[in-house]
Amino acid sequence: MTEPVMTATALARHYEVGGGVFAKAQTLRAVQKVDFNLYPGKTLAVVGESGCGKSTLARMVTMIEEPTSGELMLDGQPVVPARWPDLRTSVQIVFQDPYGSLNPRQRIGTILMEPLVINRPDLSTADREAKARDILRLVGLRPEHFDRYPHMFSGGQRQRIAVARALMLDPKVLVLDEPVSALDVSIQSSILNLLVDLQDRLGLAYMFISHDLSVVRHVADDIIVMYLGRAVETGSKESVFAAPRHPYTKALLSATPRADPGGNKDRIKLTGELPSPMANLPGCPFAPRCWLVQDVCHAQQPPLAGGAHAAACHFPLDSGAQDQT
Ligand SMILES: Nc1ncnc2c1ncn2[C@@H]1O[C@H](COP(=O)(O)OP(=O)(O)OP(=O)(O)O)[C@@H](O)[C@H]1O
Repeated sequence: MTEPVMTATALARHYEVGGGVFAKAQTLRAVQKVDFNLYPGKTLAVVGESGCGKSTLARMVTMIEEPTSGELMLDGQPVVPARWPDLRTSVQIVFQDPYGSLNPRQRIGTILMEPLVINRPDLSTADREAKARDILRLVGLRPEHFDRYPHMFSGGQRQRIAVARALMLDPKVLVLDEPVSALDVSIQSSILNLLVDLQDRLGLAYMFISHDLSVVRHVADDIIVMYLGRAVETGSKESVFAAPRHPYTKALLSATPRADPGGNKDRIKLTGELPSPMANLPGCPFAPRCWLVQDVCHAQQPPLAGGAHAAACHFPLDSGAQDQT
């Protein structure tokens, strides 16, 4: 079995919010004790609604923010702030918005060579330029694009440029934060295909962050479903899509557009309030919206349990609980 390139154990990030002269600060638990492994050549998808903690997780993985607790290891080395300068080049990120992430005043060649200027002063200008041109080709752009400006490209091409920039330092891990959400549906699949192709060629480990399960279906090997900062279901893409164990995952899947006749007739509409991330309820955070809720769900938080396909639920869907959908 291949060793993971990155491992997270009980990773957590809390924020103190709202403190002042008259009010006590409250703790917002943005990410709570999340475990995962990233493997070379494999994609871990992190899915969930807005506010579930996906971007906070990405900021810890890319060494922008320090975890409040827990452990992150990269290639067997602890990812601690003192080591960030050495380790950062191995983990790169591609953001959702290819318009906002490229400097409009810089030519593409300059944008691509910038990470090398900062991190590889040993390389000559000619070497940097050669590398940038190679990577341009690798992401499906042409050599003449080197001298153009970002506004001269389509959204899909700009995202290719953002991917190219992320590859300049030969990373091992790419965090893809909603990489196709801002693109036309017609272009999304070409970028997804590019990412799959690059992964095959370069053996990259991907953390693919998305709220969109139809996109995740194309790219994921494994999935973490997050809800209010917690991992509520983890497993292989096949097992999670075929038989979701957490009611929240089932509801998310039921809302995913499907091409088959009959479409989404079984769609589960979630009712009830999303609890405040500061509420720190004693029970399951999904209990207020769950159609299978029982007394224990309000009283005790269920642990993530079940091995390779785990769910944080007192009555996971395949355990004989009455599923009324
Ligand atoms: N710097 C911060 N200070 C205080 N609270 C924060 C901070 N960053 C994030 N949060 C809170 O942490 C929770 C998780 O936020 P996060 O941005 O990680 O979620 P997300 O799933 O990425 O959502 P989105 O898709 O909308 O970005 C939210 O309740 C958010 O308001």
